[in-house]
Amino acid sequence: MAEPLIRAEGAAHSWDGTRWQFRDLDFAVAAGQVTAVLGANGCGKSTLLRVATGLRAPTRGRITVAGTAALVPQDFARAFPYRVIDMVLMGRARHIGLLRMPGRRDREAAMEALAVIGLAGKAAERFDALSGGQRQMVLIARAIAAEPAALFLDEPASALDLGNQDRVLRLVRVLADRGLAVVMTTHQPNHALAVADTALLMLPEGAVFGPCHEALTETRIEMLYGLPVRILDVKAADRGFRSVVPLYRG
Ligand SMILES: Nc1ncnc2c1ncn2[C@@H]1O[C@H](COP(=O)(O)OP(=O)(O)OP(=O)(O)O)[C@@H](O)[C@H]1O
Repeated sequence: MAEPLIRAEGAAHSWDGTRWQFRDLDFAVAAGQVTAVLGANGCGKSTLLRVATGLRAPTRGRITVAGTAALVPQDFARAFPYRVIDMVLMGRARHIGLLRMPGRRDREAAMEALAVIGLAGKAAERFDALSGGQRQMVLIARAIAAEPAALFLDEPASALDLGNQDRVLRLVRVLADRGLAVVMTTHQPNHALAVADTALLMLPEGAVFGPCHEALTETRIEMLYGLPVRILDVKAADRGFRSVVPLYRG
């Protein structure tokens, strides 16, 4: 593997000193790679992203990022009465500097980021007039505009319809192919299988990290969510798809 941009070494975090969200965590993500983080509600995925992006200190060990990290948080798609372009320009803060106005390069970078997500035509519109899915995409554009080395996405497709889920997943792949190291949390094993090179499974008895198609087994997915699943290989449109089918009991 190429030299990792993101590296976790013995990382551990506890909010209250009694319960660990993660412990003895080791993983690495190189430029051009996507890692999917999966685990039950409340297991510590968002906490992991906060530690990886420096918003929280690890309780033990460390997570290092070689370069700048950008985070697209899970619950930030709230409506602000700003124009879309101004939301994206916020991603340029590190480049603009304190109390300075955005320059031409900042505006170009913001417009390029909007073009990547296919919303350049919405630049002058109000952020709070967009749909939830469009707002999610704009927040991804804001992170792209920061020109980070590593991008952390917290459930980027959770509020999206199937078509927009696919758009976000393809965007994640495009960004990795441009050389970013990408970490995304997801509750959808199929999203991990569609786009991730590696998977980090936050199992109750400890994390498992490895190549996505090897890490995601029926047994481990059942251990993650307490629900049996079957993994099927489907051939369609001249290619193969691996798909996780939950055996819902409802
Ligand atoms: N600011 C905080 N202070 C104290 N405890 C917190 C804080 N944020 C999260 N926690 C706790 O840490 C644990 C992990 O939360 P976290 O949000 O990281 O889980 P998650 O895996 O992202 O969950 P979900 O899949 O539901 O989004 C939970 O028990 C939560 O209550």
